Amino acid sequence: MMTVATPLLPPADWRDFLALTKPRVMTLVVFTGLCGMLAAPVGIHPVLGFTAILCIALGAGAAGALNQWYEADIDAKMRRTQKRPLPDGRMDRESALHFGVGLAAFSVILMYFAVNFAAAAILTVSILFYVLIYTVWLKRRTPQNIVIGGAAGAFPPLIGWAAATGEVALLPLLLFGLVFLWTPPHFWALALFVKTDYANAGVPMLPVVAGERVTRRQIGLYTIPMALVAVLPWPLGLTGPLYGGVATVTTAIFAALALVVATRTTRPDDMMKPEKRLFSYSILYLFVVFGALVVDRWVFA
Ligand code: HEM
Ligand SMILES: CC(C)=CCC/C(C)=C/CC/C(C)=C/COP(=O)(O)OP(=O)(O)O
Repeated sequence: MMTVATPLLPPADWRDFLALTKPRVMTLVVFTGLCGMLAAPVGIHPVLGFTAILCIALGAGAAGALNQWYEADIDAKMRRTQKRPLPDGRMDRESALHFGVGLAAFSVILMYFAVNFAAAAILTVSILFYVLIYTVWLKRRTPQNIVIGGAAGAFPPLIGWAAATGEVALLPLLLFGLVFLWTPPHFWALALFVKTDYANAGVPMLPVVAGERVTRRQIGLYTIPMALVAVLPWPLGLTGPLYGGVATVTTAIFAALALVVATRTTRPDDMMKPEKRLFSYSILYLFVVFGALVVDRWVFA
């Protein structure tokens, strides 16, 4: 953790506080939460539904802020993150800490009083998981950091479902499993092409510690259970054929891209590095699969 002297910084702009919440990454987190809510068998009042999604967004943003508060030293050493408000000197660490803690508390309390206990409890677990288990405990210690810590990002579909029903069930647990198993291929694909950044910052990400070959193989290995979990809701009768069809096709494309990453490095005729293609596709994939789940539920309900 960094202890930086911050002499007379100008007051941070609202854009700096927004940047602390990692808004681009959180769009997908919020989307999976929304889809978990809309896939539930019971409806939720639109105002309560909106409040629940707002709480997921605020909680995830708070976790992002606390992550940046804790790892300003790492962010300062990586090209990709150097321009964030703390390493760039646009904000002092205390403001980031107060903002993160305040927003986290607000999101959980609002979820509890406006929505229900189950959603508030899972939101609390996911914030603590991202900040304490991933950021503070695992990220600097083990290349398995994102496998275990990545579970934090898999909770939102469960939160959304719990907001509507007050409980958890098999379908949202499978959605949790899907995002959990999706995270290693998603992140390690990126880590393959920003490897030097992590090496410079001393973060033990898999390509840095175990090398490219192992990372490529691990991406392939995690894709197998991910693919099974992605399609499983259909044969189990938890979704209709629309989800089944979309999940099968988009997962097959994911598996094909992962297989290329697992088996070879860039060729001169590649338009894009295979790992870059897999990383970009991984994001589109989750949007499409979760979107299909909701359309399926509303078409076949
Ligand atoms: C521990 C697990 C994860 C790690 C370490 C990770 C890491 C990253 C990193 C380093 C980026 C690069 C771009 C940036 O800095 O904004 C990124 C992009 C992204 N991640 Fe992840 N990610 C993880 C899990 C997730 C999860 C669970 C989701 C959502 C369900 C997600 C959604 C996204 C999205 C949407 C982007 C693209 C952002 C953009 O367009 O700039 N990630 N991820
Ligand atoms: C509801 C709730 C609390 C959700 C949590 C959301 C969550 C855990 C998302 C994980 C995605 C994420 C921002 C990873 C960044 O890893 P990193 O911090 O190592 O990336 P960096 O190098 O860009 O800082």
